[in-house]
Amino acid sequence: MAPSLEKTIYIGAFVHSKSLQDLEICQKGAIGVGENGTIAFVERNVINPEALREREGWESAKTVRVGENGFFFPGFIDTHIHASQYPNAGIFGKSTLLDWLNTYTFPLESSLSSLTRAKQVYTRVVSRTLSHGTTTAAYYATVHVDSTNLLADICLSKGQRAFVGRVCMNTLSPDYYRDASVADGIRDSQACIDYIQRIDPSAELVAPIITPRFAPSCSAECLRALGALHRETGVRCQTHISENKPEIALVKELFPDSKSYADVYDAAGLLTPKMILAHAVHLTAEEVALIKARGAKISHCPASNTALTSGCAKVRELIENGITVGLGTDVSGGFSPSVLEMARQAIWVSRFVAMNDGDQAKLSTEEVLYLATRGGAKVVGLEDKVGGFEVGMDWDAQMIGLGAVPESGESNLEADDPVDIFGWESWDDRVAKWVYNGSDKSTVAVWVKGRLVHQTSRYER
Ligand SMILES: O=c1[nH]c(=O)c2nc[nH]c2[nH]1
Ligand SMILES: [Zn+2]
Repeated sequence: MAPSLEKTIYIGAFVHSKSLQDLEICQKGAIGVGENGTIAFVERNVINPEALREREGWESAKTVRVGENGFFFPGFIDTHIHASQYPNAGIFGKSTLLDWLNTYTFPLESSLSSLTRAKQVYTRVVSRTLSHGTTTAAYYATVHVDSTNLLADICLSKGQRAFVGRVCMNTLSPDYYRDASVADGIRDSQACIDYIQRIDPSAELVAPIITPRFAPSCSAECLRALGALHRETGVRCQTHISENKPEIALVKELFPDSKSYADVYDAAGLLTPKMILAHAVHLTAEEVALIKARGAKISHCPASNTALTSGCAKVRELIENGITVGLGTDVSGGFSPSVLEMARQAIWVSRFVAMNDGDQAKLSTEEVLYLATRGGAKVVGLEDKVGGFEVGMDWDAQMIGLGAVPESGESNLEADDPVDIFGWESWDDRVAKWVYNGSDKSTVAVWVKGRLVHQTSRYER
């Protein structure tokens, strides 16, 4: 299935997170990637690449060099994105969650019953996210089995690592867009799980994910049945939690016997280490403790939370309580398919929290880059495979190109590069300039498991 690869040595600077606060910047790096797409060696002070080749017995290996101001960086992990909502990215007006769902979201998702339309949407969202350096995505599709399966096919053929979820929703949803019964929803979810496990039996790239939309659109019986499916299959889960206040009030009304929103999922057997909870904006201290005790993970979706005026998640508090956090674009509650943009947005949201709660709430550039890579990898359970550059991990990486220093002193606007480098910046500052001003134009090439899955015209020029 996977095309065979050439042994390759990636030479030049690389940057990755060692821990939440510690971003390693290695200027004279060399990373050897074998034919299986995994990292065979990582060298940090390479003076003579030829001597390194000889030492490793890699004389015939291909070389890929990063430009003078650029660096290799781990691929981003989008822990929460609705592939089916991509055509609506940027379209939300002044709506908030519950009216946004009815006005914009359900009509679009429902239209993806058409495979022709689903193909159009899913092809574009996978290509687009790859171009932004997203090497792994946890996708929501729709309720439709065939188009959900098509999304998995497209991820596999384009080479993106993905969790693909058929959305379950059996209540409080429009008649034209819902599961007809709990039994139908479980049957269809099982059909998607079976299909996705058949096309990628060892989950090398693509895996299914059980996806109750959120508590208001799933009855207690539906949630319990999905909890049982989770227990029986071991398949990961994803859902939304505590996004905005009217939603939380609705959950209280719909589940009057539950102690909290988190307790609704816990009672159904869904609050486990394999659960990704998106948003978590308004959790109580008891819910934070419960989520921590159960080992469930959180996807922070800053752009969406601002766009739909849901609130500002207290990411510092979540992290300090020992909860694993990653970043999610939440397209199309979020307007952008870029995890780099989410890193920026996470910094902004943390500053709004800091204006009330104090400076300790602020997230640093290093911290958001950790959330975008290592943190995200933990959220989706792939921390041993992706998110950093270690021997034995897969080469899921992006080549970041930053502008050369032009002799004329003018910005080289033709070079399609959003970051102006003057040449005197420290490496920390170059990384910060990328985080604040970079875009998909800075992402020159992208690899997943060693396979080149995206390149721009700046690659190998
Ligand atoms: O951001 C969100 N996007 C959705 O599609 C959704 N559905 C329920 N709750 C949701 N929140
Ligand atoms: Zn969402």
